[in-house]
Amino acid sequence: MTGAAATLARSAVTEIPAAAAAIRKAGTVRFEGLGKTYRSSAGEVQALSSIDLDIRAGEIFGIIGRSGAGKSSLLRTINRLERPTTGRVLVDGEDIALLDEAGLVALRRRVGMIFQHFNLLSAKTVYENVALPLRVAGVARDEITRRVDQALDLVGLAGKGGTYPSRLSGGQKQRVGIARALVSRPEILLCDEATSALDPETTVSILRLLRDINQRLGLTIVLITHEMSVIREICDRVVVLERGEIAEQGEVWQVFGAPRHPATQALLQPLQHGLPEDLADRLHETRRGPEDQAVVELTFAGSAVPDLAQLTELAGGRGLRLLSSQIDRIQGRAIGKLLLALGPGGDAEFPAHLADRTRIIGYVDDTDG
Ligand SMILES: Nc1ncnc2c1ncn2[C@@H]1O[C@H](COP(=O)(O)OP(=O)(O)OP(=O)(O)O)[C@@H](O)[C@H]1O
Repeated sequence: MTGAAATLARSAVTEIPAAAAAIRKAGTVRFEGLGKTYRSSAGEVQALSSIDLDIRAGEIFGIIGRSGAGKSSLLRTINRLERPTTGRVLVDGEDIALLDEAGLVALRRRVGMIFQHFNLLSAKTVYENVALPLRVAGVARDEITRRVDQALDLVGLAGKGGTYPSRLSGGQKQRVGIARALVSRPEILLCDEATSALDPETTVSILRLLRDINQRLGLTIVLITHEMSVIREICDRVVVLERGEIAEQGEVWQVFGAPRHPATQALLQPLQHGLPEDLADRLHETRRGPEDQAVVELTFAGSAVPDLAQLTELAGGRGLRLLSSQIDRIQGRAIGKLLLALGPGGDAEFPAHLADRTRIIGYVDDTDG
């Protein structure tokens, strides 16, 4: 457990038991027949159409898609920063279009948000930035101090209250953004490309913090990103948007294991190595002689388990070589591909339970090149 997580665990246990119990039931979002059309002097843009989607309480839900797919538009309907043109958004079963001003203020306390560029006030200290939502809400001074200290502790920034944002790293600024969002004790946290401005190492630490917060406080997290690696790192379920429509949705392991839509396949491309170049150069389609070795691709889509002992046994005395491997473990499932070369004379007759798909992609006369 990270230091921040340990702090979080302590503060969650000692400070928020009643709230956490209530939160666990709250935090659902439902989109019904949602559409959004922007109208401007340049004409109309249909940003979203026919979105039907349920986000469950306590899950981390990812919205992914290429630039312009409609991710921000969809996310921003959850706290009514955007109003849909058609359809409804229900938060905990309540149609948020019907909220009056007071209801909207209350909604925005229940639905916190963090941003790509953090949106901190540079002339105010970390403490003042985090305290701002509570000051606006008229919370008493002692209570503000207590809750800001608790929130800073929770994100691993205890002792940084007096610092100005310009003295902080990008990762620390995002931690301030998260503390500011959590200080109102929301049941839903919206993350608008929260790690896009951060380096890879800092991205991982912020994603872990979000996962810790989700697990310890039970709050629902909805995030948008254009990077499948972010989805793989922390999401439970994902929806892929393409031109304002749902391309596909499901558990993360399912979407990674068997992406059906070309948009999903394109988004996954950067995470996949193709056939190793030296092998591609020497691969031929048919067996040319008895010494040729079959190159077998085993695909793991979440059902089968790569059992190397069984694979070796089935290859018999012919020998088996591992040429390349790209297996991820996502939500406890094996997802990815193995490339194996069977010894001379062998063909791929592995039973179905050893991989979700097996195919011979060609033959080589020597695996060593
Ligand atoms: N205020 C606006 N006025 C007019 N068109 C808009 C407005 N906001 C978004 N759009 C258009 O709506 C479509 C969806 O935009 P949106 O920002 O929701 O997509 P996105 O997937 O979040 O994109 P990105 O990853 O580039 O931020 C795009 O064609 C965009 O140009």
